[in-house]
Amino acid sequence: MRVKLLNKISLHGLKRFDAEGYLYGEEFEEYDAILVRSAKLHDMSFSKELKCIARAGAGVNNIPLDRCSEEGIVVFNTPGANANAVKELVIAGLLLSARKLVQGINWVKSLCEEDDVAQLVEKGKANFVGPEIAGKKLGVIGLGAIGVKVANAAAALDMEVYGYDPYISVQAAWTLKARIHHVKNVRQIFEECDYITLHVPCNEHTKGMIDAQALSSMKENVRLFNFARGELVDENALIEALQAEKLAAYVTDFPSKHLLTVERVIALPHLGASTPESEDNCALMAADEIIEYLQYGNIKNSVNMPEVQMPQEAKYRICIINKNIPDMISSVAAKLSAEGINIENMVSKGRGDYAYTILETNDEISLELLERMRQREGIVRVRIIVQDHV
Ligand SMILES: NC(=O)c1ccc[n+]([C@@H]2O[C@H](COP(=O)([O-])OP(=O)(O)OC[C@H]3O[C@@H](n4cnc5c(N)ncnc54)[C@H](O)[C@@H]3O)[C@@H](O)[C@H]2O)c1
Ligand SMILES: O=C(O)CC[C@@H](O)C(=O)O
Repeated sequence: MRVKLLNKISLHGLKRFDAEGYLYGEEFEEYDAILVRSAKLHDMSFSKELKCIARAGAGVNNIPLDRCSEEGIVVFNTPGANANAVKELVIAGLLLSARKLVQGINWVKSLCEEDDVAQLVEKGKANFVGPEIAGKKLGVIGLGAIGVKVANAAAALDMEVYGYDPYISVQAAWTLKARIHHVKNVRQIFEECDYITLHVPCNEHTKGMIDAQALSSMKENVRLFNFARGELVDENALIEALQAEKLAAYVTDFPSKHLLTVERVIALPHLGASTPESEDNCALMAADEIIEYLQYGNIKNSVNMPEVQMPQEAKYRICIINKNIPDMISSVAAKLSAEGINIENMVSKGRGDYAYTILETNDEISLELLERMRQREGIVRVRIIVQDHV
């Protein structure tokens, strides 16, 4: 199996691919899997053999999910694997923006030609006074893997934290500290919070969610943090709000040419997940997802297909991606039984427009039969996995 790498991936994860079964590298023209971080795949034409894409990270807006589903390509991400790294950077961002650290550091550097630095520092430090974060209101929009950690850490630093997430998972809700206020309308965060941080995925519903209206409903001197995706914020409206001194700071991991010259912008080079720990975690999880799918057909942490896992207990495993419509399973089962093939085990799950089915048998399956299955309308992909040792 060939795994094409599109970004720098931690060796820790790559070591999971044993040399007997896998080759990995950047150069392949034909490949079975892609392992990617932030590289954009929307304009990439895929190898015919491509079966899955693993995003070593959380955001999948760099991957054409609809096209992948239509072509029967399973897309994975690595939920939570880099959440702690991002949380720590957001906390750094809160402190950077409140205490004017960047401006202070730059000013001190500018004194390098002076002899009386200690005296100048004492005289000039009044220009860099900034508030403490304790007791201030922080609004966290999106309470997933990162948002929950940020909310809890900020509460531990004595901030008063408000959280908004209409789709919060049970797991996230359990993890959230009891003292985080639950907000039902995001406007409450805009109207009441001194610090606002975004932790939602970038999709058609969230793009531009911080627009002119949202910005105008915010209090004066709000500090806004965007460690999620640049497109969540309407850049023109943001620049206007910064120039009008409505916002005290915009701290972002997603700089653009226009933002770089705007005052009160603190821009980082997409460093959220750039820690050795997070890079190892993401690469390990992504590599395991690819291996589990290519070798066993099991799907874990997919963003476009259902979760389906079953231990292999028969020699042949047929893995089918099909449209989530009536008569799919019955027609496959009929084709198998017409050839005298007995199904030993089976699992099938739907998710949105697609479904995934694993069927197991110990009876020999001909290539013609697999081809006939592929021809059936609604069947997107059929793959057979043979385990001789079962
Ligand atoms: N800066 C970085 O390096 C970096 C690293 C990791 C993730 N990210 C970005 O952060 C995002 C969040 O990451 P995560 O790991 O917490 O993901 P996650 O999937 O665990 O959490 C996202 C949360 O957002 C919520 N949500 C979705 N739409 C919402 C809406 N309209 N309003 C409020 N909440 C909404 C979901 O219910 C979910 O709980 C990623 O999608 C990615 O774009 C950036
Ligand atoms: O891979 C990275 O460095 C960034 C990942 C991050 O943007 C994510 O969405 O997980």
